[in-house]
Amino acid sequence: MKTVRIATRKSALALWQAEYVKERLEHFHPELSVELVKMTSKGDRILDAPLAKIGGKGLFVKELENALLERRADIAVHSMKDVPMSFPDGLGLSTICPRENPLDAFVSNHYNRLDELPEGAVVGTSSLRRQCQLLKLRPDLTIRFLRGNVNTRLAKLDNGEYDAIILAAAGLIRLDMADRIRNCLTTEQCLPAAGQGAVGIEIRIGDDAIKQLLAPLHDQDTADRVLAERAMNRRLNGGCQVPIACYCELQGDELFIRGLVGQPDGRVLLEAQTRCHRSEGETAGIQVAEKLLQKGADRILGELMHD
Ligand SMILES: NCc1[nH]cc(CCC(=O)O)c1CC(=O)O
Repeated sequence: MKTVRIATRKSALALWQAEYVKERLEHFHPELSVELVKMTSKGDRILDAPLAKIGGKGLFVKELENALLERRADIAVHSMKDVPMSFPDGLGLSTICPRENPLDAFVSNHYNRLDELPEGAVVGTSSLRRQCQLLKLRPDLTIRFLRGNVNTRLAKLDNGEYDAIILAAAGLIRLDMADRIRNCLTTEQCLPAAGQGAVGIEIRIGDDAIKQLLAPLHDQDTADRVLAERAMNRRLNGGCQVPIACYCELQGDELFIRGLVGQPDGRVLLEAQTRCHRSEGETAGIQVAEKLLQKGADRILGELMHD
């Protein structure tokens, strides 16, 4: 193996993630040459609709997966938050890299915290997960549509279109804009999305040469957490288009898994949690999903599907 080709989207954050994987690969294998294969995804092209309305899972990953299947690339680098629960035949996740800050960030030019926002303030996010949790805390807020890559979203904030916006802290930190973060929302205020802050690498199943090269980039602590979070999402058929949150912490050898399903208006938030040994995360993640279903999660999620 002389050259490894990395399929990546062209957004600044995607390129940061791909460059990070390239740098780590070259660090562990100095003889290797690593190239980026840059492409545009449907999720990047359609910017005037919420993800929930464009529909279809894997809006940000499909083009990259096609490149793998057609052997135009050897690995695809993704934000774990955007990776669908199932993979096309022949592809799978090989590697999960160490997690960055998993929390959501409160970003504003005038206010330091959510509770400083005046009555009726306009907050930008197009994530139903963020929307339902914000409205639960502050039913008076106006949630206004906001999509686009991190720089686009910040530019819209700076234009004065919003009093504040909510972004993943990880994206801002990676793009060297941590100074934009007024504060991170606590997990009690806003439980993150499954996989938020983690980078995952997808490969062709059976490509053992690549798998071996990637092995030193894998972080088992992150993987145990993220796989538990994804197991919960999978049981609920959730992606980043639905108001589902799941966050798992590793405490010693124990996983603490919390899940949430919310009505978009924030008037109903269902919550469930469990603890288990770190080797049991996927089973326990499913158990959290089932507790949420017992509380009526399917009613909330079902209604959204038929909108
Ligand atoms: N859905 C877009 C997306 N996918 C991953 C991140 C942030 C970085 C991460 O979670 O690793 C973002 C932007 C955001 O939510 O602010």
